[in-house]
Amino acid sequence: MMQQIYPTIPHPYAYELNKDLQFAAAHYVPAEEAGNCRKLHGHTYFANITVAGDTLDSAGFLVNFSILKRLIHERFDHTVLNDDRESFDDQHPDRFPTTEVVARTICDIVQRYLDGTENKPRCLQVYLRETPTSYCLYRPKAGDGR
Ligand SMILES: Nc1nc2c(c(=O)[nH]1)N=C([C@H](O)[C@H](O)COP(=O)(O)OP(=O)(O)OP(=O)(O)O)CN2
Ligand SMILES: [Zn+2]
Repeated sequence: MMQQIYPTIPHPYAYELNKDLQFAAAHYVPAEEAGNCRKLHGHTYFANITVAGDTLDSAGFLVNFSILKRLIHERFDHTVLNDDRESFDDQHPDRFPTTEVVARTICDIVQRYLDGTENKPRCLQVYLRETPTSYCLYRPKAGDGR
């Protein structure tokens, strides 16, 4: 849901920003337990990405909002998630494109970008809504260098 209030995470940083974005994508979950979700179907995913840090960059940004959108929307919008072999596969449950794994993947993509910036903020949380009734929160553990 765009413009909703998301669960907050306590942290010691001076700045925190949040970016909402959405993308349309198809997926299937290749597990017996997934029932109907084993069949290819689509969602409009809503994501909220939380980034925090103590230092701003030369533009006065923690990170440019538009870059966060570009990193995720251009990568996943109008794709079949299962076809993205860099992030997902059909062999390892930790790489099936479930809400949990997609949320973690978004966090990893954002953090890889942030690691290359001058001020190096942290991605603290990804909220990912898959359906009107289902969402996941992913928060990397401190020191998790995925
Ligand atoms: N822990 C998880 N459980 C399920 C996932 C998932 O990613 N993580 N995914 C699915 C399906 O892919 C499906 O897209 C979502 O399932 P669900 O919330 O059950 O969708 P419904 O619209 O059928 O739910 P209602 O309760 O009828 O609104 C399944 N489980
Ligand atoms: Zn699904």
